[in-house]
Amino acid sequence: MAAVLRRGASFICLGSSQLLSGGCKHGRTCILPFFSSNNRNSSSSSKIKVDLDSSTGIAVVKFQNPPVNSMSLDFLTEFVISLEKLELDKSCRGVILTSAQPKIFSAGLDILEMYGKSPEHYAEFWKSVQDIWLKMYGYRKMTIAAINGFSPAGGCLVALSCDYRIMADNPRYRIGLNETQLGIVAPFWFKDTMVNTVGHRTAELSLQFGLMYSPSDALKIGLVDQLVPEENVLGTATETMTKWLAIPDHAREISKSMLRKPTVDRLLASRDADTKNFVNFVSRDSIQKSLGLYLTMLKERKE
Ligand SMILES: CC/C=C\C/C=C\C/C=C\CCC/C=C/C(=O)SCCNC(=O)CCNC(=O)[C@H](O)C(C)(C)COP(=O)(O)OP(=O)(O)OC[C@H]1O[C@@H](n2cnc3c(N)ncnc32)[C@H](O)[C@@H]1OP(=O)(O)O
Repeated sequence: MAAVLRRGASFICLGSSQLLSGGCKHGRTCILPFFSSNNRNSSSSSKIKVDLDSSTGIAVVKFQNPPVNSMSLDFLTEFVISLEKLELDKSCRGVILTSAQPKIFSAGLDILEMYGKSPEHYAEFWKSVQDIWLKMYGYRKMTIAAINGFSPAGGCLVALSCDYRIMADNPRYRIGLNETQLGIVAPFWFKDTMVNTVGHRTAELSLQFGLMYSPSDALKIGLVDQLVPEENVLGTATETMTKWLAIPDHAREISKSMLRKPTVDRLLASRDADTKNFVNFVSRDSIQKSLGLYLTMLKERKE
């Protein structure tokens, strides 16, 4: 059962088995202080900052997990809770995802969660990865990724799960599903999300090579929808959201659901098998070795 302690305008929730408005359905501790002024509601857990303007219906969700917004178990838990709360909030109609870190949208899944841990830990972590994708890909409200930096693997998946992608036109940035470069494999639902966005042939090349695209190449293959100067990413996302919100919510929502539900249902039908598959795969000595080498490579690059 959730213990929800209210203190003035803030609350602390300590685990729950059921989602209640403003509560946590995950058996994990979360602390989400709330304060509001005029039409703005802001909340900030340690890794996710939410700013909802109820006069426009637009929420900005910022990743703030330095140095690279890697998606750890804690990050994913806070992220899914924030999205659930916004989904239940009638004053929110659209969500913009962006990063509070300079130059990096997200470095993807936290590799340390997949390295040197127990099978039970891998299973818990993987379920939280499934949770965030299921939440995002089937999200009832309009979502825009304001991609203001590098976005490999899990970072790219989060962007792909939005309804629209705007990327900073900085030729140094890269986006793509690079899993094979780490010696690991994007699971079928990452692949489905990519295929649904860029088409089968491009996904074949992209996933097998683990290609990371420059913004202009990402635009060419339809991996992102629009490039803008870096300083305009969030402003353009807000303007774009306003245009989308001119469409009646129920009509847009039903259209989205028609297109995405079959893909969501595929994972829902095989979640446990997918988790087992992940745990077996990532527990292999050869995969652990690849991940260890990749982590060493990341560290040595800096020296
Ligand atoms: C039969 C099988 C069938 C099916 C398969 C079954 C199951 C599926 C199996 C597996 C699926 C897994 C899916 C995985 C998805 C992922 O997302 S994996 C993560 C991929 N991410 C990356 O490759 C990004 C790596 N990082 C970078 O390239 C760079 O860090 C950056 C470009 C993002 C930023 O560069 P810099 O600003 O130069 O920062 P640093 O490189 O110095 O990094 C700072 C610090 O952060 C650490 N770090 C970076 N990325 C990660 C990460 N993803 N996880 C954890 N830690 C990360 C980096 O090591 C540095 O650490 P310190 O040296 O400071 O300690």
